[in-house]
Amino acid sequence: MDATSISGVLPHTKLPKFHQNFARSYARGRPLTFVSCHSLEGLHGLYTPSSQALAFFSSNSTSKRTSVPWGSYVCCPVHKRNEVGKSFCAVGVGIFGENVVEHQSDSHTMEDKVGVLILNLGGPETLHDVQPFLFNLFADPDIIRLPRLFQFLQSPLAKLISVLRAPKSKEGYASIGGGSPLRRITNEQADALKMSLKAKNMNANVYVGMRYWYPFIEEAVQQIKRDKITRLVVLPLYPQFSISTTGSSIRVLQSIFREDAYLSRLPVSIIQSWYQREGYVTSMADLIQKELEKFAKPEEVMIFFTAHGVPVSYVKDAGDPYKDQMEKCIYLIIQKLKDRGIDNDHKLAYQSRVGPVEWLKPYTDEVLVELGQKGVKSLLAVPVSFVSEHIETLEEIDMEYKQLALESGIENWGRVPTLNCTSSFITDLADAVIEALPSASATTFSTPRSFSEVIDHVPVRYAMKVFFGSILAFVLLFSPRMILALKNHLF
Ligand SMILES: C=CC1=C(C)c2cc3[nH]c(cc4nc(cc5[nH]c(cc1n2)c(C)c5CCC(=O)O)C(CCC(=O)O)=C4C)c(C)c3C=C
Ligand SMILES: [Fe+2]
Repeated sequence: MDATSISGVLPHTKLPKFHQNFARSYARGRPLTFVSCHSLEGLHGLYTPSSQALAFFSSNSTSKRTSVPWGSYVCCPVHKRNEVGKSFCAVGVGIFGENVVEHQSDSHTMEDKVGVLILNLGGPETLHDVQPFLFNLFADPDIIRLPRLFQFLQSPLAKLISVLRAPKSKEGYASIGGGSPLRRITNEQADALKMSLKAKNMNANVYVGMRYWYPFIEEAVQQIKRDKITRLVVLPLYPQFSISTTGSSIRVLQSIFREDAYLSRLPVSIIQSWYQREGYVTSMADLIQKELEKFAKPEEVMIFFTAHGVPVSYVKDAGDPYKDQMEKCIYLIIQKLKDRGIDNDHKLAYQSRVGPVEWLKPYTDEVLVELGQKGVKSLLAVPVSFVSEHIETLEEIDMEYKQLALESGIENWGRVPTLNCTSSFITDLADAVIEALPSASATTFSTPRSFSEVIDHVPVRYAMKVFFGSILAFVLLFSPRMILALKNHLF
């Protein structure tokens, strides 16, 4: 790695809020070292990292000879490298030299087996699966964030909401053939990635781990153990990072790794987000260009990016970088199109909101109505937070939003397909994996708490959460009228 491309160790206080929270969760009572991955944001003009990855250096290594500080957390940019297998984080290795050298000697005695763990959300495969799938989703403290005092309500609340929402969700899944195609498509992407890595001279086992349905992350990790993988790259299939998606899956992964002697010594790197990668941006621009050409007057088409939303509190209170990354992502795609002389109007909106809280705005449905009223006649919808077809593209966009747009005066509707197994995209993911491959010498693991716990450090905010959490719990659990209202209006 080019040493000059690293800007040095930044003081903790200069990290963006999200990384401060993240770091704080690791740092409790332990020395913490941060290497400048966060400086990526500020360094965009100087160098463009191809993706962002985290490497976790172990505190509970079983090696008696280890002398690294406990709980040290190294986060660094991943750089393009030609040589597979070299350290991707020179600064980290520099800091933890003694540890690295000792584990290097251990690992040289073992056969090098590379694993790639693809993370995705998962989806119900039959209508029967819908309610238990929804239960798993709402039982996630990174999806419904309750104050610590009220976490005992997580499970009953998840049960209640999943039962109330299931009928509406089932209708949606029924309309797309009775289940989510996410597992099939993610498996196809995994196979394609394996082939692409092989074409680049890297033999790797590729595993799929889903957060809320089969095959669960836990199952994938067990297989990784059985296969005796010696180096692991974790690749969430979300281009942009959100606490609710990549963050949640990483938390699960880390809690599994923390408890296991073998896994806690496994060198792991996590690709946090990859919306800024040249290959991804180009692939998206290609798909958009191709769909634009299907319109009678391509230059008059509004390019309408629609991303999955998150509650505003994730961004404002918890420092979720999702909105920021989404906006940067759109900017990069639009620049790429402009470079090709495609200068259409564009707009970003957020879809799929759930529940009574405020979500990121503008809302997709409201914008579609406004655009129709303003006289937009041709619109190309671009799903931008997903890389595989699923209920929110096939039902929400293709059915609900299309109908709304046509009713609002938009006459020509088009939709860009998701990337799925597009070869330029898969090749780029393979490059991202190769660039992120951890050194065999790095020992890795992590011990974060959930993001909801992390933000509870601010006493006033915590008190407010307890207060509002009490009201919410009271209303949800004891008010039949409110349950009826939720059922009718929100779910
Ligand atoms: C970037 C992608 C996603 C974000 C961010 C996200 C946040 C988020 N989602 C919910 C609630 C639901 N999500 C559901 C399904 C679902 N969501 C995503 C992606 C993101 N979610 C995917 C890929 C899927 C799977 C779709 C499939 O084909 O099965 C559902 C279930 C479907 C439904 O009933 O509408 C819910 C509910 C929240 C609350 C949230 C952020 C806090
Ligand atoms: Fe979702």
